[in-house]
Amino acid sequence: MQPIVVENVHKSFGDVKALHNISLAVEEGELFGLIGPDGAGKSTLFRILTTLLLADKGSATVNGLHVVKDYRRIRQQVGYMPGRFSLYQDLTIEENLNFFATIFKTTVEENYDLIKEIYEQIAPFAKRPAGKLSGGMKQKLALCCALVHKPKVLFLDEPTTGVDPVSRKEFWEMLQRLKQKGIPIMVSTPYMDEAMLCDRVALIQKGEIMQINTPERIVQGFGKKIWAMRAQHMYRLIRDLRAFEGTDSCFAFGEYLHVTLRVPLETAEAYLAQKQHENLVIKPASAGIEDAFMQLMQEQNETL
Ligand SMILES: Nc1ncnc2c1ncn2[C@@H]1O[C@H](COP(=O)(O)OP(=O)(O)OP(=O)(O)O)[C@@H](O)[C@H]1O
Repeated sequence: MQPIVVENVHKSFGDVKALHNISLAVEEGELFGLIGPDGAGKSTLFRILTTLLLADKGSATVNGLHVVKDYRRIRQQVGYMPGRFSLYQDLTIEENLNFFATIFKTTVEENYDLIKEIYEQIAPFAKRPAGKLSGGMKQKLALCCALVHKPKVLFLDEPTTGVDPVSRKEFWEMLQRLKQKGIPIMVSTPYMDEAMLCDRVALIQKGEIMQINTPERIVQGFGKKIWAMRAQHMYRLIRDLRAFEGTDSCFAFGEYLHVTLRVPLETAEAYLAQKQHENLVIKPASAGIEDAFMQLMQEQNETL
């Protein structure tokens, strides 16, 4: 059985189409990523799947249960870590965890095996109120709270947003270990590097899925030659390249621009020479998932 199935789901808020004809299926034991910028519709989909919001059209099942008819059973069976922290700021680590266990009519001891590894990292601060924890510690506690009743499916909405790079890395290592325990996980993130850590991802923008595939296949599907370019004045370089009719796409990428061209490189070089850019560096670059995402976003914007 596929633990999450979404079929032709639509959801609007007034004039805003938050989700438009979304269909996807998550496989057993899969770590599935929803990748997209702010406002793409990720949280709306999580809220529908965790039965907190009704879709306008379409249907969805979680662990074989229908999100509307079987909402009570779904609520007992899933773990959900919402984007904004779900913790009670005035309760300590210990109290938060006991509280979530009690809601699910279980005890921390009963399912301690599942959270042990994560909980041990925050246990020295067990008596500290959640409001006084660092971002990384809050995130670990929120994950423990989402796991304390041994859910059959785990939903994590932007769990690493605003968390430092070391904690982000640790968090993804924890997710890999949970996946090995057989728990299917749907996780959203705006960070492209995290997309590479998922088994499959759905790239989502403006409420529409642009592509679903393994991150590797998405990168392989990027067929164009990329040039990394930089110059003394980056803002002028990006402006000139975007004004150049031979430019297909041009995006900031770390300290370089990633540029694809409709014309031979020599033509672009001659154009940039005319513009007298200082310290111009141009070198070939290999595509990453971000390039594929940018290209898909550009194509989608052109057709809207
Ligand atoms: N309750 C609501 N009322 C009105 N508009 C909403 C509501 N919830 C979401 N939206 C709008 O729907 C769109 C999708 O929002 P959603 O929160 O699902 O996106 P997201 O990808 O999770 O991004 P973010 O990280 O910013 O939450 C946005 O334009 C948002 O403003």
